[in-house]
Amino acid sequence: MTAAPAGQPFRQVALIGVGLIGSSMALAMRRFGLAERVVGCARSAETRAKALELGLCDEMFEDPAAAVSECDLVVLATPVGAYAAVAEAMQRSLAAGAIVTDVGSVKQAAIRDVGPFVPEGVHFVPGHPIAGTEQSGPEAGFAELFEQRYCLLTPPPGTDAEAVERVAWLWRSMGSTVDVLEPGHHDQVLAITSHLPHLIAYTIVHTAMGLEESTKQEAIKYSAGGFRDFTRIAASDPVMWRDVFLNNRESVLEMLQRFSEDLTALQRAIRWGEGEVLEDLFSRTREARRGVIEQHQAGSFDPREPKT
Ligand SMILES: NC(=O)c1ccc[n+]([C@@H]2O[C@H](COP(=O)([O-])OP(=O)(O)OC[C@H]3O[C@@H](n4cnc5c(N)ncnc54)[C@H](O)[C@@H]3O)[C@@H](O)[C@H]2O)c1
Ligand SMILES: O=C(O)C(=O)C[C@]1(C(=O)O)C=C[C@@H](O)C=C1
Repeated sequence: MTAAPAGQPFRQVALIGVGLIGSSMALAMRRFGLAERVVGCARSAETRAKALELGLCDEMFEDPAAAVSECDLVVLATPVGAYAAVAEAMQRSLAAGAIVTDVGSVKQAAIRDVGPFVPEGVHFVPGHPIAGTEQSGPEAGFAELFEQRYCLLTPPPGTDAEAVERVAWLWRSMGSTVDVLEPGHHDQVLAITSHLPHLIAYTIVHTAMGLEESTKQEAIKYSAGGFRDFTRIAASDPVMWRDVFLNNRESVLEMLQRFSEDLTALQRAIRWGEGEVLEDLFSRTREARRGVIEQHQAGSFDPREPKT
């Protein structure tokens, strides 16, 4: 089987993992007519039933091998730590000419864990939509999630150009802008823009939860904007984020080291009353926010939330 040509819908897409990203893809693919048929794979009977009830998938499977056998596109949308086992399980069922892609937040580990199980004649195009929320599961998805967001593709050298174009077409059709990045570079950039912010949010909320009971209750009751925003991020899926940190260890530790040094410098400025140092730094960070707004990457695209 060869994948249908660029610009034409995929014949059958398998979503391995039907959580926030998988369900959003299912809804977007249906809305824009990007797949004739969408099937899914989930371990629990509850998720399989929910995906059918919500009309996300035409058919649900427990076994990844059964899910992928008739497909010209397979999308891995589980936490990154599950990739190797899933790729091994589906390896023998992949149709010749099929494209395997993924949505994982870490790309070098995806290539390390999936690559060895991709048979000759099947194309692996790693990808990562820079879009999400703190919600998880099949009910969390919405078709607009990828609109006006970037999707980064990180094909290893030698990847079939037509397969890359086909996956790029899919993301563009769901409203994203597609850029191609080297996988290691992707992991470094995302370590500072996504992984470290999550680590900081988890830490701040954890620190607040460790305060004595009365102060802890007040932190929740009088939640100021800053803490409130951190609690949103710190509500993100524990398994997904465990896997991100375990699989992007080097880049995260490098960015964490830089962050710790900068934090120590700020600590010193506060201790010594160096107002100029603080004001200068805060003025420069304000500029960064303007840049994010100018790139149209500041607001929520969840239709259930107010636009910013
Ligand atoms: N949440 C985000 O903001 C976001 C954004 C971009 C990319 N991603 C990436 O997308 C992937 C999915 O994240 P999500 O937010 O949709 O998570 P999610 O928790 O909403 O969904 C993941 C689903 O995968 C299922 N799953 C786990 N192991 C499985 C297995 N072995 N076989 C079949 N299903 C399995 C889980 O039960 C769950 O339903 C992750 O790799 C994550 O790094 C997430
Ligand atoms: O918007 C959010 O809540 C997200 O956490 C989405 C977010 C991020 O921006 O860090 C999280 C993980 C990703 O891999 C990509 C996007």
